[in-house]
Amino acid sequence: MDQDALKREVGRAAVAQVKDGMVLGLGTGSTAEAFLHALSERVKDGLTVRGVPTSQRTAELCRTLGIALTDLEQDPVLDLAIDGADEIDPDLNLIKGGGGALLREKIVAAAAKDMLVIADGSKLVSTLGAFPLPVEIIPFGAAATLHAIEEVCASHGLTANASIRPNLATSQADSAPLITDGGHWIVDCKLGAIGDAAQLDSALRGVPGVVETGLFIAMASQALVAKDGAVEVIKPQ
Ligand SMILES: O=C(CO)[C@H](O)[C@H](O)COP(=O)(O)O
Repeated sequence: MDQDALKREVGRAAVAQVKDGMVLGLGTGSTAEAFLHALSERVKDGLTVRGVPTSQRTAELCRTLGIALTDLEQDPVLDLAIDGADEIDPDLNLIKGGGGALLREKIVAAAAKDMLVIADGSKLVSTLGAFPLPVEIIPFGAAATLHAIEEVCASHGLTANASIRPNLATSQADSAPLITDGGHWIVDCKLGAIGDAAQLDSALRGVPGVVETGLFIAMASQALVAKDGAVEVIKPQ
C-alpha cells in the first residue's frame, strides 16, 4: 500500500473516534488533510462537529469541505485534537512542525482533553531526532537567537546544524525566510538522536526569541499508525 493510501486509511480510522457534537482541534499536513476529507464525508451524512484549525491552510480546506470552524475564544476547551507528526517515539513524544504550523498545533493540542496522533508507519522511531527539529523564533535578533539555540544544543551534547527555513514557495534563488501563520520564522536543527527530549525542549523554550519548539512531550494520549494494511493503536508506554 502506498503512503497516500496509508494516510487515507488512518484518516478514516481517526474519524471513527469522532462523536457527534465534539469540538475538535484540526491538525495540519497531508495526514491531517486525509482525516479532514474522511471527516467531511461523515459531516455530509449528518455528523455535527466544529473545529479549531491549526493553520490557514487547514482552515481553507475545511471551508472547501464544509467542516464548521470555531476558535479558542469561543471554545477554549476542545474534546479531541487530531494531528499528524514527523516523528513518534514509543512514549508518544513527537517532533512536529515539518509543515511550519507547530505553534498553533501545540496551543490547540494543549487545549484539548485528548490528542490523537495519526501517521503512517514511517513516522515511528525509537529515538527522536533524525527529522530536523523545528524551532519557531521571533524575527528580531534571529542571528543571536540561532546562536543561542546552538549553544543550548551543545550543552546537551548535540550539534544543532541550525538554519532558518527558507520560503520554498518563492524562487529557490530567493532565500527569504518562511513566515509562519503567527508572523515568525522557523529554525530547523539537524540534531541526530536526542537523548533527553523533555530537557532539551524546556532549555530551548528558555532562550529569549524562541516562541516554541516542535517537541511535543507527553501531549499525545493515543496514536493511530497505518502500516501493512492495518491500523495499529499505540498508547504511551
Ligand atoms: O507538524 C506538522 C505540520 O506542522 C505535520 O503534522 C507534520 O509535518 C506531518 O505532516 P504529514 O502528515 O504531511 O507527513
